[in-house]
Amino acid sequence: MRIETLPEEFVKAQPIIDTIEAAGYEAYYVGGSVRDTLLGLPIHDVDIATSAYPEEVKSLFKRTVDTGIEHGTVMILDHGTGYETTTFRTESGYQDYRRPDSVKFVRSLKEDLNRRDFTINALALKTDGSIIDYFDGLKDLKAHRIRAVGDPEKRFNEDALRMMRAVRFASQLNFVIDPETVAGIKHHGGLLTKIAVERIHVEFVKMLLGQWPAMGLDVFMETGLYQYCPDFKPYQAQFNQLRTELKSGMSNETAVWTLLAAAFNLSSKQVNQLLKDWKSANQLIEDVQVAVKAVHGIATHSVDAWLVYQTGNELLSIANEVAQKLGQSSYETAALLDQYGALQIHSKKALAITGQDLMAAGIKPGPQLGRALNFLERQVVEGQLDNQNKTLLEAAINYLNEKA
Ligand SMILES: Nc1ccn([C@@H]2O[C@H](COP(=O)(O)OP(=O)(O)OP(=O)(O)O)[C@@H](O)[C@H]2O)c(=O)n1
Ligand SMILES: [Mg+2]
Repeated sequence: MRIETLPEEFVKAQPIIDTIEAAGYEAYYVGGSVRDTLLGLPIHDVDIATSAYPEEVKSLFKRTVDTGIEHGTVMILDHGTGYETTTFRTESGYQDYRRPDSVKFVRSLKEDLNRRDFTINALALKTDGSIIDYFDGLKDLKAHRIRAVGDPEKRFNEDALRMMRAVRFASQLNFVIDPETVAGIKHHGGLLTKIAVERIHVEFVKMLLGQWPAMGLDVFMETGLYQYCPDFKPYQAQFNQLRTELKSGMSNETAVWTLLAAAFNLSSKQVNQLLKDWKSANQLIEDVQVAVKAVHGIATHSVDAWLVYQTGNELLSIANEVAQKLGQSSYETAALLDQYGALQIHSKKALAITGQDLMAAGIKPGPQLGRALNFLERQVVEGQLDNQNKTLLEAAINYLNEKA
């Protein structure tokens, strides 16, 4: 198997491989970029694997950074691009189900590919476009199948996060997970609790951003993996509903969590807790709290509506997207959001007129002054009056004359 024309990212990286080879070592492109190229997908980062030991790699290039030297990874800087170059290695230990206790550098590509998670991720590409495939990765790519390299039990024992990686690849690529690999996930699901939430978070979000979320959610639910994620256990029914309703992925991370918060029917406080437990950034927590209100159509109070409006159109469109995904046209979210667009203020403080202004115009202090200000606020929020000093003064005088 040979790729005729390599994407430019590989062509650009070729001098690096050439330099390593000229020094007598082997070097290949490996990992996601090889997989995605074979699938005709765009690639992000080019990873290189080499038989040269880290010190040997460093001696060959002017500018390198030790990004993960203990695992054999050195970043080579070349014309403003960084290339992660990792020495072939085997791994052993994995006492904590996360990271190998010890890595051993080896000179054999096959041994290196053998330690990797899935066969579709265990392919190597040479600069001439030829593919090295020791574990039937090409066959699995063709069959749209995610299959562990070797024994799935061993692979998930080594790094439990790989179970989440399997479901997110299913959802990104529209692939099925091989039955033996699914069985391995079923068996080892509980190990997910040993993994840092931040890492699970990344994979979980990637799953719902994938183009075929149902492909990942099916396995996520059927293997019981969801139970080992923070706070998800009570929401089996809601997840199952999403599984059947979600025909395409969400457009960004805020939309992902807004979808869940709305589907789980969470209060603002519960949203806060959920997202905190998932170690989310504060900005994300704030945005989701506001967007979910809009989805539920409860942001009718002017202050809530203002919050939504203030964030610009982004949260509005997220709320809209989520409402559509949940089939909530009955909430008339779109109409509601249109109304927000007409909002000019969110409180009396933002009125273009003050009590002082009204008194200066001869209105006496007291209950009627308060009533006039309330009237103006309501009219401006509802878009009946422009928020301009002169307009408001006239309206207040008319209002009080009518009342008198
Ligand atoms: N838990 C993991 C993580 C990574 N890998 C190996 O390291 C490669 C690169 O890892 P990473 O960049 O995390 O994933 P990609 O497969 O490249 O996917 P993406 O496109 O999302 O980067 C993977 O292809 C796989 O061979 C692995 O075996 N086990
Ligand atoms: Mg990658």
